[in-house]
Amino acid sequence: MTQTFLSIGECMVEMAPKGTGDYQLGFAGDTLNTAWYAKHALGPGWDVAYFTAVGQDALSERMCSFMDTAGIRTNHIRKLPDRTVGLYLIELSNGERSFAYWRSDSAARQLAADRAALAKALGSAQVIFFSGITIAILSPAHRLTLLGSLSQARQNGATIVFDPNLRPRLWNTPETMRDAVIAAAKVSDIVMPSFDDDALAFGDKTLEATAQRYADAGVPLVVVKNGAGPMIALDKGKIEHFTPAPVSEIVDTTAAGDSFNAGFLASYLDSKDLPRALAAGAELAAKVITRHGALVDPEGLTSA
Ligand SMILES: Nc1ncnc2c1ncn2[C@@H]1O[C@H](COP(=O)(O)OP(=O)(O)O)[C@@H](O)[C@H]1O
Ligand SMILES: O=C(O)C(=O)C[C@H](O)[C@H](O)COP(=O)(O)O
Repeated sequence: MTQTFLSIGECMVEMAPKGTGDYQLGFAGDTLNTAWYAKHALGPGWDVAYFTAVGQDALSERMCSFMDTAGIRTNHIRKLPDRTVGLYLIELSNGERSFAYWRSDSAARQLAADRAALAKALGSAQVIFFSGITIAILSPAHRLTLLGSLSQARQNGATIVFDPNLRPRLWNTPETMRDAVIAAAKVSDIVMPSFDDDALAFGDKTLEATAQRYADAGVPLVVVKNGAGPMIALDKGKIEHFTPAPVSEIVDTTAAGDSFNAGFLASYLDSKDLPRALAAGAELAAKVITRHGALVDPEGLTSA
């Protein structure tokens, strides 16, 4: 039977520097990036779907067509008459990325406004992926709706995966961000933080401290990403260490974490072999950071 990997969040218009002074228009967003790479990495027994809200304008249609062409299912996506999609621009300094956003009134902020549509989308999936950005863009009431629906889906047997992907700028206060991230971890089976973000937000001194904080919230498997450095996974009390192979000629680290998530999950969901899955995540991320923009074709290694 075909299984479904559903990713939930915001896809934006992306302006990615090409290295020539020009920008390439694309579509991206952390959860869409993970869906894109999951589509490449998961085996034929899997469908990949995306859940968000978009507008009914030409740009929103183009975004959905982009996903359709990539083989990502769009049938649950909400289409709102009075909104459009957000936009972000990548700024690069020695290959390390930062972002400028125009997304404060984007359609995706309404993704949890229709409880029935949300429940229908979640009910169609065996694995559900969401991030700290997914919850950051929602009103407090809609955030509760989403977490409640995820909890229900989990009780019905779905595996829930959460990447905290901390973006302090999207939150009113650091405390609200921290509380929401822990609440999201509590409904999750796998949490995949990035150490530099979590250390800054929570004051963690070590990767072990980051992993333990989520384990204390009840998360069975925590995978702590750490850029080029040694990383760890904490699997029901047991620590696994892994060091990614060095990557030369890093061009743009956008979506390193998102592609790592996809490579890791595709391998782990299939094999439950943690060392193998960590290596698969790092191998995919290593390819992605040698190209511009969030989405590259991992086969041909061209920007999408
Ligand atoms: N400079 C790098 N060299 C080698 N691998 C890297 C590098 N940067 C990122 N990666 C790979 O990408 C993964 C995620 O990177 P990280 O920077 O921790 O995530 P994020 O992009 O979410 O901040 C790492 O675990 C590693 O496998
Ligand atoms: O910030 C957002 O809202 C985005 O979604 C923009 C980016 O595409 C991802 O955030 C990249 O994520 P990293 O894997 O951490 O590089």
